[in-house]
Amino acid sequence: MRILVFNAGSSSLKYGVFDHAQGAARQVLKGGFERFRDGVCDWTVEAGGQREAGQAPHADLAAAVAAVPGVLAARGIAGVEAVGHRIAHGGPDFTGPATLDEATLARIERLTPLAPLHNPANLQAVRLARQVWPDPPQVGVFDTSFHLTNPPRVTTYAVPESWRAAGLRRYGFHGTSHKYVAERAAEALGQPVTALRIISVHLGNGASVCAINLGRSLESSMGLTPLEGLVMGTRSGDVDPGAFGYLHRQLGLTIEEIEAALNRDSGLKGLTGSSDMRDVEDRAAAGDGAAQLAINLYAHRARKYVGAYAAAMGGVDAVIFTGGIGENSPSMRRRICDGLEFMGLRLDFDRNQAVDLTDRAAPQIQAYGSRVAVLVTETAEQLQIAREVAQHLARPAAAPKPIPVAVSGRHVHLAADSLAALFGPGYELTVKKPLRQPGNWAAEERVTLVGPKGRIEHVAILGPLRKRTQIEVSRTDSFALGIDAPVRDSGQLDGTPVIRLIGPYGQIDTDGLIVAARHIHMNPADALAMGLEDGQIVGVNVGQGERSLTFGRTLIRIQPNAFTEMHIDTDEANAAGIGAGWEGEIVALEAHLDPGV
Ligand SMILES: Nc1ncnc2c1ncn2[C@@H]1O[C@H](COP(=O)(O)OP(=O)(O)O)[C@@H](O)[C@H]1O
Ligand SMILES: CC(=O)OP(=O)(O)O
Ligand SMILES: [Mg+2]
Repeated sequence: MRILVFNAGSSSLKYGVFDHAQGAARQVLKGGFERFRDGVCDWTVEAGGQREAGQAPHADLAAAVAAVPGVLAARGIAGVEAVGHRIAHGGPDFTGPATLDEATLARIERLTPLAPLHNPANLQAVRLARQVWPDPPQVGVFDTSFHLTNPPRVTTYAVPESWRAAGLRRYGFHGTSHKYVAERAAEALGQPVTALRIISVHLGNGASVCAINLGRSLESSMGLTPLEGLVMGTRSGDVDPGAFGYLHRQLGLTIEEIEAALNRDSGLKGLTGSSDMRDVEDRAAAGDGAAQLAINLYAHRARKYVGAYAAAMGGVDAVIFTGGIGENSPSMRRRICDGLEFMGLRLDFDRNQAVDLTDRAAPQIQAYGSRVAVLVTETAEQLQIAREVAQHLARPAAAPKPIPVAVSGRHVHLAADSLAALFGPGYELTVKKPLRQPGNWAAEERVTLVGPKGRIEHVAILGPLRKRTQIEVSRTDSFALGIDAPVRDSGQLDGTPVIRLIGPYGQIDTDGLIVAARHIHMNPADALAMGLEDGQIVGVNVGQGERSLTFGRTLIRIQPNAFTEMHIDTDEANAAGIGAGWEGEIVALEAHLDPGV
């Protein structure tokens, strides 16, 4: 399938043509327009092993978009079968790619005030593409989707309830880029992305840092709009919201004037007059004090976020630099990394200078012995969009089939050493009753959980024994205990908090306390019938009554003899008013994580 991809950023239009076959995308053409100034811009086109560049008389992004059909025609590129579009803001609903029909476009249009520099450009590209290529499907891929896994403590602003009810929350952007580079880095490190704590530093004209914890976005530095966080080309990033009142009263500025200035006249441009890091670096090298301050401030802000996200994840295995500045500026990478030795990150001088990104390389630039790997890789947003468009169009129409919902109460899986410590050496658990998952059973024995705030008695033990002790509680339980338990897939226990278990023989303090991520056990036959794969993420509607609810981010786990059923915990069941014998229905295919998550 031949896919044309538009990626309209805040300062550039990038586009690409990809031939997608058997799960792989090959780039046929790569083009871009950037540095719009005084009615001209720079352009590049790479196709058939040739790179051309020049200046074109396009004043803005809209004119550049309109020039793309001509570029393709001049190089004999025809037969576009699908068009993919980067859409910056997808709000809370677009959890994955979406076909752009009138209804979806109207929903995106309504989000425009939340991404004033981006969504209008994105929509312009969609409108033009629909005129030029009326037949092929147009598919949107959203910057925000990847971050919809962020937990409430990340997405919530501490503001009045009526504001939150009106939709004030954090989203995060550059999701396509953060997701792509995290997967690319994991591949280069030879480890599954689900085993790594990654900090992705995307420094383009827009810039954001993202904490990717075991394959999922935990937090990123952009918020409700792409204005929060780092210093950017024309955007301020973090400022005290108290500035609004001050500027209004002292300078008589209106809300619109303040917003426009924070979005378009701040950042590098506000500090130096130029939004382009190449200019700023050149001026700083020539002794310009304003440019030197801008570079220091830019690096300081980015370094602070790297430190913050290492703390948020309880450590970091890899830092990735990407985006125009992250890919091309060794001195900015150096400034950001200098001073991070305390957390085990040391850069290698020569490797950092010699970065070469040809052929999708993801070179490592940390010093020998650095605990944290540092990588540089091209963001390839267009490639990732092409892949997601192909996946979206190829998705099987899932034949919906009711899925039994099982509510898991709090319980413990014990490892042999924990069993011996709690119940005495050589003790064996007594099977009380088998569970529906073959080979699993509930034991007669019980244990007590103890945390700094309280204790929970008579907690069930499930057999058979496991390699590591795992304690699964609900969010409510975690407050009763007074320990912040992370939401994790079963078995993903590294870095989980420690809790005290008390048995009749003795007590232990062990890590492994989690709130289990909801999931669906499924056997291969049911998976085939429903067109689902291991590791896929789906949305499931449960309940028929007034508390009927759709659970997003539900992981499909395919095992040979599994009894197909969805597992949720007691909080989730209460939220949906679920009773015994209820069933759910898969209503959305969201994304795909690596199998075995
Ligand atoms: N060699 C370089 N050295 C420093 N900065 C660079 C270099 N090449 C590109 N940049 C910077 O990258 C930024 C643009 O990043 P890019 O990711 O292309 O933008 P966008 O966010 O619009 O997609 C600009 O600030 C530009 O100056
Ligand atoms: C969301 C955002 O800031 O995008 P860009 O980097 O393309 O401006
Ligand atoms: Mg960008």
